[in-house]
Amino acid sequence: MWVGVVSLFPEMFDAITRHGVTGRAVSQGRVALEFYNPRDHATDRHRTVDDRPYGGGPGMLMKVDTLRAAIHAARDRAVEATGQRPRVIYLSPQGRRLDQQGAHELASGPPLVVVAGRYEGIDERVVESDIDEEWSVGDYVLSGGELPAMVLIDAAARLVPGVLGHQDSAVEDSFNEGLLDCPHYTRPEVIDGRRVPDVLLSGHHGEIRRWRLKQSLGRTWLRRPDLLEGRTLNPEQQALLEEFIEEYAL
Ligand SMILES: NC[C@H]1CCC[C@@H](CNc2ccc(C(N)=O)cn2)C1
Repeated sequence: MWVGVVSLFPEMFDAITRHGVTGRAVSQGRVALEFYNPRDHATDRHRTVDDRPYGGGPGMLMKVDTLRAAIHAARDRAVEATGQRPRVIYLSPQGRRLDQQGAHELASGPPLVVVAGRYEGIDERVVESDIDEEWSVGDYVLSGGELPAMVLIDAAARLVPGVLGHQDSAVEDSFNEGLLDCPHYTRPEVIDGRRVPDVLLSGHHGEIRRWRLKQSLGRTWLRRPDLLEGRTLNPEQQALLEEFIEEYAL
């Protein structure tokens, strides 16, 4: 997966390029992250990257010429590096809500150029001419688009084949496709008198798989019933959910 990042604060992205699963994906070359800083395209003595809004009002906008130069540099490099035209994404609360399905789409699609806004945003004409899609990580406003950009990149990068170490954790995810995760346990067997569920100590892998599926279905039913709307469960899933509900109602 190739991602060009347009940001005034590229050093923030150390959080995903130098640590953990995403850090390994980058070092192994499974995910390529390249940075394009509008400030590098400033020609004035003060290296200006912001500009005043027409119509007045508080705050500044990102300066058009330096922003567009960075976006175009990233876009041209994407074509050079992958032979494909990139999807240019702008993070904003006005965008398409990111979810796991969206992450799969981004991971399996063309290269990405991700634009992180600062100040009060960007000129609408730049949105119209240079941005293909706006995406949002949730209904809240942050001081910049960098953290949302890292969330989007992380969510997609971990889905790139080979990035998640042992395949079963990816299978685990696909297994829970669209369901909440089941509870997890590790040593010690007892914590403050609370034991690990016996089935997980039994070694019966079929039983364990069913228990985990039942817990995922039950948790989804309890905490996010909306995720079950309009979803047809297979006979095994239906039976396990009914079992969970019966036990829950006791
Ligand atoms: N008008 C505020 C707006 C101006 C332009 C820059 C953004 C950066 N902040 C963001 C970006 C995205 C999200 C999100 N939900 O994905 C939240 N916050 C803030």
